[in-house]
Amino acid sequence: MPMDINEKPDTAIVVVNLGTPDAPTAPAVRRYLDEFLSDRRVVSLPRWLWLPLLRGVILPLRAPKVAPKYASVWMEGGSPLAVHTRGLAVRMQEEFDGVRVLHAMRYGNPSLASVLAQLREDGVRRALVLPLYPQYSTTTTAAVGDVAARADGLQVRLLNDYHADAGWVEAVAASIRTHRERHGSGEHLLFSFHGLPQRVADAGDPYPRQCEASAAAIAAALGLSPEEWSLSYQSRFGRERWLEPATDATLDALAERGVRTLDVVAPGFAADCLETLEEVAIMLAEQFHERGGTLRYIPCLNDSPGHARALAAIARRELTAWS
Ligand SMILES: C=CC1=C(C)c2cc3[nH]c(cc4nc(cc5[nH]c(cc1n2)c(C)c5CCC(=O)O)C(CCC(=O)O)=C4C)c(C)c3C=C
Ligand SMILES: [Fe+2]
Ligand SMILES: [Fe+2]
Repeated sequence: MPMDINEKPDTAIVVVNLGTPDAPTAPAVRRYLDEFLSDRRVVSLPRWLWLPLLRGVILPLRAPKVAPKYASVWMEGGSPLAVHTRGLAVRMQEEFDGVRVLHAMRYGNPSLASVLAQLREDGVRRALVLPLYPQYSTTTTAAVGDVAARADGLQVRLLNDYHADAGWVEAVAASIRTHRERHGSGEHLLFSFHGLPQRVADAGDPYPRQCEASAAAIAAALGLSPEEWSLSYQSRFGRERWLEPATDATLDALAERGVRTLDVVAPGFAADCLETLEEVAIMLAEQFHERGGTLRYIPCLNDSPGHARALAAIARRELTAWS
């Protein structure tokens, strides 16, 4: 019989998100972006070319431009991504007795490396690392795996993805249903995922296929017909071609088609952040408004009980398989 995973004080669960600046200021944003965009997993250009470009041109221009955007969504407890990720770990802890649940960030604080080192010092032997990316990408999940693989003296198991997990699909579908009960159903539902360079997808990254599968499963759970929903990719960065269709172009096409009330959900993001709150709920909502429509943004699952339960169920399954 498998041991009750609630009686394993030598085991911990670490939920890991991308990370975010410590403050909505240009220097803090610069420090964060420097660490994030220096990772070969994220930008694979040769270092001799990329690092001087990043530090000499991109960061000096981008940090002061992005800092006010962070300021526009900053919360009392910090950056939204940090607040929601922290809250989620607390909620998940309520689902376990003997197993500790912590949160960490791949870039910025608290760093995954420091959290794993602390666990080892505390006598923990095994850590289940749960990247908060429902869909696997080499640019995100594998970058978490890089740090997990370097943890000495600790057995680490990494969850690759949960893009088609039935409990997670149902949690997202339930949050959309609740939103529609409260605000009425929009005429159309748009699933907006974070984008990726097309080149990365062409090299075999499973991310776009998993985004498509997630959206189709959530739409099926809601009983939507194919004309009632669409999928698009947001948050393009840099000049090369990214996954298409782009969210901004899709909004224009939907407005053109006569859609007046549009619901937008971002099920690639476990927690609301700059890219959902500023880019979608503020900027893209304005763009859609200018085309004569109303965009209603449906929040991420964040620290909701349904999210904590769905992820706890996934973690419990992984821990049982590991025993
Ligand atoms: C080459 C650049 C980028 C790739 C590839 C990329 C993939 C990717 N990102 C997320 C999730 C998030 N990204 C966030 C912010 C963000 N992303 C990039 C660039 C790439 N992302 C930048 C430069 C930024 C910072 C903001 C900006 O300067 O525009 C965030 C939000 C962080 C926050 O602090 O709120 C998340 C979350 C995924 C899932 C993904 C892979 C598909
Ligand atoms: Fe990103
Ligand atoms: Fe962005």
